[in-house]
Amino acid sequence: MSSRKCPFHARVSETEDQLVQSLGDKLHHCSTEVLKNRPTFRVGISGGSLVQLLTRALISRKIDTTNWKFFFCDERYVPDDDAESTFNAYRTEMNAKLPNIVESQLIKADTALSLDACACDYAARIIDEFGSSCPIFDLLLLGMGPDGHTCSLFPGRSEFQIHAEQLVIPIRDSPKPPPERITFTLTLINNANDVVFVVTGARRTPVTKPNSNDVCTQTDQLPMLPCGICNEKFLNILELRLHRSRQHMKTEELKCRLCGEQFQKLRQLRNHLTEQHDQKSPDSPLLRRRLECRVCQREFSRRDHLIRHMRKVHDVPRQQELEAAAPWTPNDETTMQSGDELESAAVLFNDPAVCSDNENNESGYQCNTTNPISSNEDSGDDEVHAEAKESLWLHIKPEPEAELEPELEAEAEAEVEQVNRDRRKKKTNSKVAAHTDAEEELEDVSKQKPASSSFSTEVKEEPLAAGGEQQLSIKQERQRADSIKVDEDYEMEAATADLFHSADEEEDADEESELDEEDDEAENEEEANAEFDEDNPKLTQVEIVREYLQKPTKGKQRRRRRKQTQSETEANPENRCDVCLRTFSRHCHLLRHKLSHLEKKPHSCPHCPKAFARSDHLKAHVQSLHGNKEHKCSLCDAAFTRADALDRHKMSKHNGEGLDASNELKLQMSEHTCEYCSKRFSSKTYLRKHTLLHTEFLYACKSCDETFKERQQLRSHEKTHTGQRNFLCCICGDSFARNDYLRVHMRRHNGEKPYKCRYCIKAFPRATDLKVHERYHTDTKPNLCNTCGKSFHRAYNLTIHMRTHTGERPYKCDQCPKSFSQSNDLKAHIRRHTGERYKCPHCDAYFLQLYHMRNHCLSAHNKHIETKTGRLQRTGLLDEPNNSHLTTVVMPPARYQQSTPDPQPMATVTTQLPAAIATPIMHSPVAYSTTSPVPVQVPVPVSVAVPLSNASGFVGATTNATSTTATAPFGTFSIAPVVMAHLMYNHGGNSQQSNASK
Ligand SMILES: O=C1O[C@H](COP(=O)(O)O)[C@@H](O)[C@H](O)[C@H]1O
Repeated sequence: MSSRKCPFHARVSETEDQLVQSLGDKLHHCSTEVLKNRPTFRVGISGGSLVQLLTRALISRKIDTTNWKFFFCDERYVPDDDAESTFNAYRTEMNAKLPNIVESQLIKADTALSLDACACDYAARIIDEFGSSCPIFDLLLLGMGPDGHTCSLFPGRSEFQIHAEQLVIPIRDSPKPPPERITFTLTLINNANDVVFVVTGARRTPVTKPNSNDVCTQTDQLPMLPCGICNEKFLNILELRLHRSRQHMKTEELKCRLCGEQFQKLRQLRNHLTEQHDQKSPDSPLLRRRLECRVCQREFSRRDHLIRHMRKVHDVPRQQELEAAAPWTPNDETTMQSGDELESAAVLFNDPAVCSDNENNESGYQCNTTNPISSNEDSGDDEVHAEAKESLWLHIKPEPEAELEPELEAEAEAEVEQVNRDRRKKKTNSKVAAHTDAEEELEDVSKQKPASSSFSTEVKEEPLAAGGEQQLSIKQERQRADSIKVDEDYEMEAATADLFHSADEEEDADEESELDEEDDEAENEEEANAEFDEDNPKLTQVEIVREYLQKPTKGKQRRRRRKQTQSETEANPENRCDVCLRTFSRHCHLLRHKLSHLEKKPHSCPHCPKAFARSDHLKAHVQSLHGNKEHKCSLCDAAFTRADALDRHKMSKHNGEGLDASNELKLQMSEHTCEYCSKRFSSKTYLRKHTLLHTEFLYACKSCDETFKERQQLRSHEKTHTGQRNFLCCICGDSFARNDYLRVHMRRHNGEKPYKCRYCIKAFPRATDLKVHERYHTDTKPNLCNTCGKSFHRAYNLTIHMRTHTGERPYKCDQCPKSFSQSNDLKAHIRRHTGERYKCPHCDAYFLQLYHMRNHCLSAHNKHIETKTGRLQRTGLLDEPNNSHLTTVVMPPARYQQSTPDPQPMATVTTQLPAAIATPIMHSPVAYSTTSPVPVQVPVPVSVAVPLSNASGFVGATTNATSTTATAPFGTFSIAPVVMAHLMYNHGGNSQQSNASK
């Protein structure tokens, strides 16, 4: 659980109804997404004004909460039926308005226990529910008091900073009554997948105004973006776009780029363009379908499409095609020729070579007009604009900094590369065997080149007989080799760029690599054409572009690509990225690569916070993640926008079940099988990442952390997990398969630690221990999850992680129905049954987990608890009775043993544990102060960086919602929370009581 600074997304609603609606949307979206993959949606809820807002949101959005579990982010330490109890407030509200929610869905704290025990017990309940000591909430709904407090964490206080290692802590003297509470810590909050602050009332405005000294005020500088159609304001363009597409899909304004006038309807804009600017209406046949085939009268929006059509359908020779399309002059403002695309690409990529080439290009022209319809930046995802975009956008010459449409972008890159290649020209020296597919391809290509074409080259005219074939094949093979190198480049880029991406990202990555492949294919194709060009050095740039337009279909390219084999093509030092110094074999790849260095990826998804360097990637992302998911998996509930995504899913999640044997993906997967362990992958990228584990890294034993350079070593090692163990330790009786293992084992008894860490003072008895330890210093995580791409330092951690995908909980408690994914959690849980606790050697604090005790010793007493071996799990607690910290104490009976709280055991707790399961709070040298104006110093570093702001830090903001930006009053969050605020509306009371009585 770490922390990092994150901006907040703020959404300020005009009315409380709007706020409720936003909240409902968020809840619906979030829960639906989670429940697609998991059986339970776990949400943490706060009290105060949220009680009613949440109920209203659930009702108004008619959200099915059957599979929800509600946890309380904080609770007042009062009896369950007290009017101040958050649980009680929800119970009352839900009983009356949401009868479908049953009490067992509310995971509540046991306030019948002592305050400390209550906090401890609630943390344990949460751990039990999650089956993990590191619970990750799907969503937390937090409120924020006028003083800036959230949950029961109050600004200017220290406890939540000190107890960063705890999940739930007791609060003793809350400035807001009642004084005693329990609350989630920032550690637990930060671990959530999503956090939403729901803030209402003018009195909260100041606390949502950042303090200039507060480190988490990245949002401070940002002006709020007004919607323009309604009065809602947003902190960033993504939120705004999302809002626009959701709320104003039908009525989004349309803006005339020529005079700036805005319209509500596309029709109005069309009329305006025709009447005011003498422009043809965007959907007028003249503009939209202005290119007509003179043979069959079919209309085209693009000249190259028309040319291709004429060539393919009517077999019109090239020269005639060009003549046919001649009226379509470059001076046409609303259209753009390929040459212009090239120029644009050159400008975009700032490629002097291309720019200068273009200077001499007689057909180069300057189009100063941009799309009269709002740019895609404005209209983004708006369906209303789709038509306009289709008809106009692709043909408008983009301004240098504007984004290129995917198709243009790919083509433009290709053109740039073509010119570059033309400059580089030459150096064919490879000699390879003839390739039937290549021949086929070349045959296609040559067929496409009519005899009269000005682009005909000697190659075209050569008969496709033996000699010619030979020559052609050689060229073709060169092209293949080049493209393979490119694949490698990109795949390695993908692999290194994003080692830890999420499942969704993987999906994107897949798509991206697919897109790359497609682009590569296009480029390969050009290259095939370029082979012809090379024989005709006099080709002009325009001609090159025309050549390019003759590229064969993607299908063929793909087929050909699949047959390609490994190549040794060298990266060209001329194509070196000046930012990261990577070298590319081809210039166009360098250009494309440079996009990845853009600080802000230019193509933002209008539906989610993702941004892409390339617009085609964005397009694919939107299509795959935000489109209609009509391709449903027959084997589970998953659904996808694209059939190929469904296939991939079937392959990865159901091992190809449901796909027929001839399925391309299935075949492809068999192509991506790891030669070391036979695992199959959907893409070469993943296989490559995975293979690193075997090659560059190590052969890892599945049963322990041991790793080997040689497969043979691993094999002989693996036998030790199954074979006989004839070498016995005379001290502890442990047995080993090999004498050298026993020798190493003896170090545990004699304390010898020959393996010293290069980065810190630690030393280890085994080389493996050191190796694993050093991975933490070097951040080497060789254990890769092939389901979601996460990787881990230790093999064991991967094993545990895999259980989050499989839902496996192999550690079952034999005294109750609980089960756990990790043995440690089970052990801690069993201690709840047995009453055993780790006792702090320095004070009377007791802990279920050694880890917690250790943290306590460090934070409360500044003392390290030494382990015997350096291995965290084996600390010799019980095996060394005199030195053991594991103490048996009498605890309240575990809650499974009885359904109602038993007052008697409570008494036992208070009498036997005077400091009542003392958490460090009892022993902290730091005194609590409600008035402390400055952050209280803690004696040791804590894992969550929490810059404290005191309440006064928030003073001075206006109550005007328009000037409001949001920030956390007390710290950094590792997720970017959303602040949903309705600040103009003063909700009034702060207490449950006042809410309940409303
Ligand atoms: O006391 C509390 O207050 C906060 C904020 O409540 P609000 O009424 O100002 O929205 C709340 O989030 C918390 O759960 C509660 O215990």
